[in-house]
Amino acid sequence: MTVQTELVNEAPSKLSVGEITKRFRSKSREVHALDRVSLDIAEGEFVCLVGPSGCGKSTLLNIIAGLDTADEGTLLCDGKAVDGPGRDRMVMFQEHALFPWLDVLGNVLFGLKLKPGLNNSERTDVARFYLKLVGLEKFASANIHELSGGMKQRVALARALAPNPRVLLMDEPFAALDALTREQLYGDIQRIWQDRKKTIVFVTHNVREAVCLGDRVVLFSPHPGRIREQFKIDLPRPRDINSVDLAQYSTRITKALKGHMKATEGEVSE
Ligand SMILES: Nc1ncnc2c1ncn2[C@@H]1O[C@H](COP(=O)(O)OP(=O)(O)OP(=O)(O)O)[C@@H](O)[C@H]1O
Repeated sequence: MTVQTELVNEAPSKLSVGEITKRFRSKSREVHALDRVSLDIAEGEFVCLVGPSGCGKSTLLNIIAGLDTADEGTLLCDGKAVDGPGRDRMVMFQEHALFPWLDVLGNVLFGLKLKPGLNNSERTDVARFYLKLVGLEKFASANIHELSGGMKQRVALARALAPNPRVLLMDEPFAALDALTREQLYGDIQRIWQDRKKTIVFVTHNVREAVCLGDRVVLFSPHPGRIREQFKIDLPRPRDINSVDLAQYSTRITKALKGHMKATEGEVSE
């Protein structure tokens, strides 16, 4: 394998979530985190999962990542059952989850550790390519503690992208950042998604963020976690989070979300 072949886009994956149910049990209680959740995600689609705290968004993301297992249901990635984590599905979390004892380049290289067929110098070239993609090529030798929150999330993004996954799973990656930094990252992630052609599943509480990024917004409600409604977002890209069209979509979806939350308040939780 050469660096050039390594940088060619992998074809994005198709995901099929079929009737997934997940319960967490402890001595004192049982939480019904997901109840028969089904979702088909097309190759290269950008899907945002939105809903109030505790509705099972992260649980579903972890199951897709192979970090957790469903009690019932099926999960297929390109038609094959997912039975654990894999290089084809990389996760980026809200917390930076970077290694403070490694510099920026070292953190991105870490994502390439298990990549077969590349020697050290080729790995470094690949890591530098992704640092450039996220605009941090000049910070390769910087320490993690020298970076701003937004820069740390860029490093985390480069690290998740470096193994060239077919699916990128993002769990509220921008939640801890200020509004201006987030806006910059919305631009970056749209550009990178178009350039690198990934299937993206993105978890957020923020309806506007979901409308800004997603081809589709999937609304969840809690107790138990269920999909309530889905919205196709038909806006041209790149999208500006402050645009009037985007605000109109957000208002409609927020209204629907509030309606579902009100409706589920009366339902018996398990
Ligand atoms: N490891 C666990 N053990 C026990 N309960 C859990 C565990 N992980 C999640 N839960 C419970 O499952 C439910 C769904 O949690 P999950 O984190 O998936 O929700 P979420 O929609 O991602 O919430 P948030 O937006 O706050 O992150 C919650 O009630 C949570 O308390």
